[in-house]
Amino acid sequence: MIVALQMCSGVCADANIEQLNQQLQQLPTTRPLLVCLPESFLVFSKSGQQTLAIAKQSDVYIQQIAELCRQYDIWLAAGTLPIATNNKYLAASLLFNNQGDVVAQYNKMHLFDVDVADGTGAYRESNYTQAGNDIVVVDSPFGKIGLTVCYDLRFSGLFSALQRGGAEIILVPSAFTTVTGAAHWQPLLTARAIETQSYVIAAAQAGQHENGRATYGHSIIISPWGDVLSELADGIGFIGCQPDLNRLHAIRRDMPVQSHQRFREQLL
Ligand SMILES: O=C(O)CNC(=O)[C@H](CS)NC(=O)CCC(=O)C(=O)O
Repeated sequence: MIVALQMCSGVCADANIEQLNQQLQQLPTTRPLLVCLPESFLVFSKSGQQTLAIAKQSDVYIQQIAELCRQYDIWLAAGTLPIATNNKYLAASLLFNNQGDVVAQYNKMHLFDVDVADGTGAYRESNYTQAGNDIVVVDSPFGKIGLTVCYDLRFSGLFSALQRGGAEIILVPSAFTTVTGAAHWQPLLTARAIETQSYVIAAAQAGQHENGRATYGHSIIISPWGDVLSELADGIGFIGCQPDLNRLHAIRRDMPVQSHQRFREQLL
């Protein structure tokens, strides 16, 4: 089973870990279980400087998260947490197994340097975040998992590359703005699921945060046919699904869009 947690992370990493611990206690006892967390679940801070301070201690938090994986016997897609690199940080999505080992790391490739009329002003993620360069697909007991983060959702070439790389389940941990979320979130996620004929699991930040931002929520799980399997509009909580990979491969067999593809994006 796969679940996505909807969170409302604050500025304090220790408090966010405690919120995570509380939420894990509410989950089904089904195993194996993959728990997907939103972008910036560890720290959703007021400034790049605050996030950088946490990024410099990321090892400490990674150990705590690994311990939660062992304690609850879960795999965990740790949305993003910041990992220091020179004087910036990577927005890293780490996949932990139920032994607490990090089995994959994807670093957010597309950075949100965008003006949004949401009262927050201009977003300039690249001022403090170092963009990643590598796509990541990793095998797991749940299927082959492709990793993306939030604004990556707008770049179909990445999703197409993940699908060609074997992905069956694509994760989109997010902290969408309320304005862009209302306009674009569900249509883009649905399109990516249909185009790649993959499960799309999007765990989201939701609500009014300590850092002054508001996020869209609406965590959602979409099937390779484009059906919404589960959704949570507001508040803290979780959604879940039991992926049916036989159905996924039947969809790909009956409508072989990948082998019909004539335009192949070149990444980089
Ligand atoms: O900065 C942090 O602490 C957490 N990171 C975020 O909130 C990121 C970068 S500012 N947000 C997005 O990518 C929103 C994308 C979006 O809303 C869209 O594509 O419309």
